[in-house]
Amino acid sequence: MSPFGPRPPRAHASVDNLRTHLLDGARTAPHRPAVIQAAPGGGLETVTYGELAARTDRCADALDDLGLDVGDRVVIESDTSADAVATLLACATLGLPFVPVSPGLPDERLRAVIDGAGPALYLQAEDGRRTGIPEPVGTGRFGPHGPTLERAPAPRGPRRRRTVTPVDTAYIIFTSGTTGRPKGVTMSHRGVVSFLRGVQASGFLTPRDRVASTAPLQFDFALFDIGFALGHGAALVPVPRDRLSWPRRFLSFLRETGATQIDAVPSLWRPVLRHEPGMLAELGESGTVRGVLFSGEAFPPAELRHLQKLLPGADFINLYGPTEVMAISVTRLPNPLPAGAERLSIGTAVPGAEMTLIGPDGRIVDEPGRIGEIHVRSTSLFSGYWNDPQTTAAALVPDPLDRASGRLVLKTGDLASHGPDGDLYFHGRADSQVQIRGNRVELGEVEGRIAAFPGITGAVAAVLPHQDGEPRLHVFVTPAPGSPAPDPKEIAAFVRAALPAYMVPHHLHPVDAFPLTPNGKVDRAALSALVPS
Ligand SMILES: Nc1ncnc2c1ncn2[C@@H]1O[C@H](COS(=O)(=O)NC(=O)C[C@H](N)c2ccccc2)[C@@H](O)[C@H]1O
Repeated sequence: MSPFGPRPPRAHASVDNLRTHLLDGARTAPHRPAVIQAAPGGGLETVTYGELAARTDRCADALDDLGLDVGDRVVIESDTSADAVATLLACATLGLPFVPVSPGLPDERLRAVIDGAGPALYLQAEDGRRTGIPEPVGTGRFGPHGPTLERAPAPRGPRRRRTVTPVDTAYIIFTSGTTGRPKGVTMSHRGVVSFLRGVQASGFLTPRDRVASTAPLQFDFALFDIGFALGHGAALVPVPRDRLSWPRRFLSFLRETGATQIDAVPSLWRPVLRHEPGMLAELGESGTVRGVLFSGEAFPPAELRHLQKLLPGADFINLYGPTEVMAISVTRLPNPLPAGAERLSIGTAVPGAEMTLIGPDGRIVDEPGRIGEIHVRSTSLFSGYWNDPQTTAAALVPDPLDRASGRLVLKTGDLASHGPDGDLYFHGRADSQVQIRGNRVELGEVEGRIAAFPGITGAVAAVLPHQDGEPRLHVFVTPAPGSPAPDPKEIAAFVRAALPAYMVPHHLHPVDAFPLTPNGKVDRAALSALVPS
């Protein structure tokens, strides 16, 4: 008996709970590899499903002994690892919402997350270096033997909840809200499990797969990778951060671990394509890579074609969706992409969800080619932004096609159109639509055209202010190594041959690499700093 009264019963196996859903493999095949990771002393180590379940329960018992109650938040600071997975599944077991943050997060951002989430406990990996966690938050570290407490959490008082239900919060992802104050995307067990179940319907993985995960744990892409791999009884292969920063080291890690599936944001491939196409081709020839899954931003078609050429045997899967529903669609793209395709399909929603295009007049947009804003009906809708009902009400709106029902849908802020095949095609964010001399410019179209220019491996466009008040179209390009600096006049002629004159960039900036956000996407807000003064 715990000193805090009777332990609340854990989630019943018949109801949606992230731990129950992901450790099913431990019941059916405990000896199979769940996590294959870099070992502290070098080399690789494998943690089986049986071992992962044992570590999860050891951690859950220790957390339970602290008297934490359903709903008490736990910040987990770590890279993806078997122990991080065991710790977040232990939280799921007890109904403790986990708040994942990555070790690279600056102190003041972590402070803002802690102010926002009001956690009972902060845990970091045993080799973590963070200090200065403010009182009254409890602190500790976790390792293969469970958590070790450094500072006890503030006294919790009598337990208020007796069980964990599917509508309880599984995790809170703090995204850098545009206003600078981080928004806490609050996701229930039912939400995350229903999306993972929807993806499983596509049957992309088998238990023999090994899923290389490259996203930081604070990004729900990493949580997806954990759910994607474990939900199929496959193995998760977390790629260490110091392997990600060098293309050769990244590719050799993929080969050493026998990764069969590589999950990454499109921008992660840019330096690999630019600096190590030969080594990538060797990996392709080895035949071990069966799939490349990408998400988070549009994959520029020219770069995707280059990757497909080097990994001819692989499936290319475009996973689309905002963190507010975890994601929505998983679409296998043709390999190779049809010539001339300038826009990638984001397909149709997974079972259990539906994407509908709504026009500015609030009516459905369903004729091919017409652009509308994606609205989502889904069981994976988030519960709301943590402690922010106003921002929540702007995102979770009454279903414009069924107002009387009281049902809410997610207004994504993303634009799309129906292709002739019925699939949806992504047209960018509503708030990133730009006007040049009164004409609506889709930056992706300009970027796609310029990235197809010989000797250019990547292009990012931005409309930036100009002292005469008339904003100008800038384009930043990464030239292929060894190729001459592109001639702005040739680029302009190349663009003019395919696009309207107002889409011809005023300024061309060759750069070594594009600025990236902490989650690895192109950081468009940071581009203006690259313009030579
Ligand atoms: N495949 C895409 N093509 C093109 N634009 C995209 C795409 N996937 C997102 N996006 C964009 O990114 C926005 C979502 O950004 S986010 O909220 O930070 N979340 C993510 O990017 C991660 C995403 N929730 C997720 C969850 C689980 C697995 C993988 C990825 C979307 O609204 C889109 O604008």
